Amino acid sequence: MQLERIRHAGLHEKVMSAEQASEFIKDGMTVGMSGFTRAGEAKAVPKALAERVKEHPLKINLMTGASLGNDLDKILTESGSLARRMPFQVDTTLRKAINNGDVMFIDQHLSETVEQLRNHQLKLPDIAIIEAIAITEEGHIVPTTSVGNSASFSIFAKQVIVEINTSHKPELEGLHDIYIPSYRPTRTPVPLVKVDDRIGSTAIPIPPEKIAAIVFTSQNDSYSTVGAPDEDTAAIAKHLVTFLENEVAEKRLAPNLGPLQAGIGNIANAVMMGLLDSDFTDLTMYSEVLQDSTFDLIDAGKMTFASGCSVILSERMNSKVFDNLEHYKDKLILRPQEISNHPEIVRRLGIIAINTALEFDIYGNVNSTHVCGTRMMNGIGGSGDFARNANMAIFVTKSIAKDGAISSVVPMASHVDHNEHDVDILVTEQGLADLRGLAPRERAVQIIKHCVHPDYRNQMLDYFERACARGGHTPHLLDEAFSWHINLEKNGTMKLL
Ligand SMILES: CC(=O)SCCNC(=O)CCNC(=O)[C@H](O)C(C)(C)COP(=O)(O)OP(=O)(O)OC[C@H]1O[C@@H](n2cnc3c(N)ncnc32)[C@H](O)[C@@H]1OP(=O)(O)O
Repeated sequence: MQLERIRHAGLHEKVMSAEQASEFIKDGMTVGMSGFTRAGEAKAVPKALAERVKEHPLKINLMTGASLGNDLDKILTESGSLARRMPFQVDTTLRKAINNGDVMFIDQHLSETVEQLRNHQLKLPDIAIIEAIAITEEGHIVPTTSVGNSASFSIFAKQVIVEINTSHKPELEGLHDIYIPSYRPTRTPVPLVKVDDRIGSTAIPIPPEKIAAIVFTSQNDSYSTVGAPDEDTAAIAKHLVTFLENEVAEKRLAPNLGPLQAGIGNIANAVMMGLLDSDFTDLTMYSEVLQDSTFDLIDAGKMTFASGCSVILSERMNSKVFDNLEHYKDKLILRPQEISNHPEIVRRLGIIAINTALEFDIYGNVNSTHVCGTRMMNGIGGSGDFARNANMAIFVTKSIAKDGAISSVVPMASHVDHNEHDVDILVTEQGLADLRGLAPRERAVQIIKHCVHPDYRNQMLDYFERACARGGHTPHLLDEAFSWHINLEKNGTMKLL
């Protein structure tokens, strides 16, 4: 029954246990593994590896698409086997190891990893471990709930371990669209002009002799942990929907807005949920992660098509979608992350990019990654791929965090992932600042008026007025610019007054 999933009969002899397959991984190797936002990661072999290193310590450099589910980053960190990790993670244990300097983390635009591999700016993976639904007659790999970097990892690696996961239904086959850009300097444009264009193959084309091992597993993807919208995230969504309605009324946006991208996490998901209460129809997504909100919008008849590179769902939505795949399959495509996040396509399609900030400053510089400028949260992910090239780059956040001890709007961002030149619109539950066409001093007025929490507004006005008196195109008090962060570290609050 299981062997039916390996349609290339010559590969049947490669079936082995996860423990045996893990023996292919040697000390110092670079491992390219499937998995993007806790979807479609290889599960059995990395767990077997973590067990093995208890007896036989080794270190690997681990590359994935993005974050891993099933606590794999935690398990691998605790086993001591991670020397380097890239390009994204969301795990508390790994985060601690990164911030202690125990694991070297390369926080990278998600579209760039395989481009750097292709140009040999990064060391090519020695081995790829890829979760699959099946192996085709030609020996090609059919991915599962994410494509991520799996295609290029398989192409670049010397050997490939395939984990066939029988918990994923065979009907998933056909959902994927694998397109690999050619080499420079003879590269041609990516031939994608509509969100639903299919430009590649449905499986990852590799020579079957590269497949060193095939392992069967039946472990599910982790469920998404996003919470339901709360009062603040609902307010953020409302401000944004009102703004977008006005953009349509002013004919700056088409009635269906154009393709949407939304980031990970509670806030981005809640904002997309807010579109359920709008009058928009025929919405489309050209995004990386497809969360519950995508399928709620499809079910409500508001969204006609969604292109992404992974699907991560709550328990409720997971069974609804995967038990009724025939209802969704013609409305979905999963692509490699360099195509879902490709700057050329983001610019061509005119994407509205909605991502979440940890903090932003009065001029619109956004910090998505570093708490107090030093401690890594998750990583920049794909937010920069989209923000820089989008038709409209929108960043959302709650105006305060940690019961008000932190203002998410600060005088000067303590780390900058998206600089003021890439940021068009900022939204908190307090309101929306439209920064387009404004000079820094004008931007600050809009941000202070519309985005800062009332508890911090006077403190911010005081800073801004004194900075303006000192002068400059982008006025600052350099001796005070990080005083809010310093006060937080010393006294547990950003409140100075
Ligand atoms: C794979 C991908 O790339 S998807 C594409 C986009 N990717 C990105 O944008 C990557 C960067 N973004 C992120 O990592 C997330 O969106 C975040 C961390 C910025 C926000 O995550 P969300 O889940 O939406 O927001 P939420 O309000 O729940 O905040 C998460 C945590 O950050 C904390 N936080 C928020 N603002 C701050 C701040 N200024 N300082 C310190 N902590 C903060 C919150 O209190 C919360 O902490 P908790 O987990 O202890 O409760």
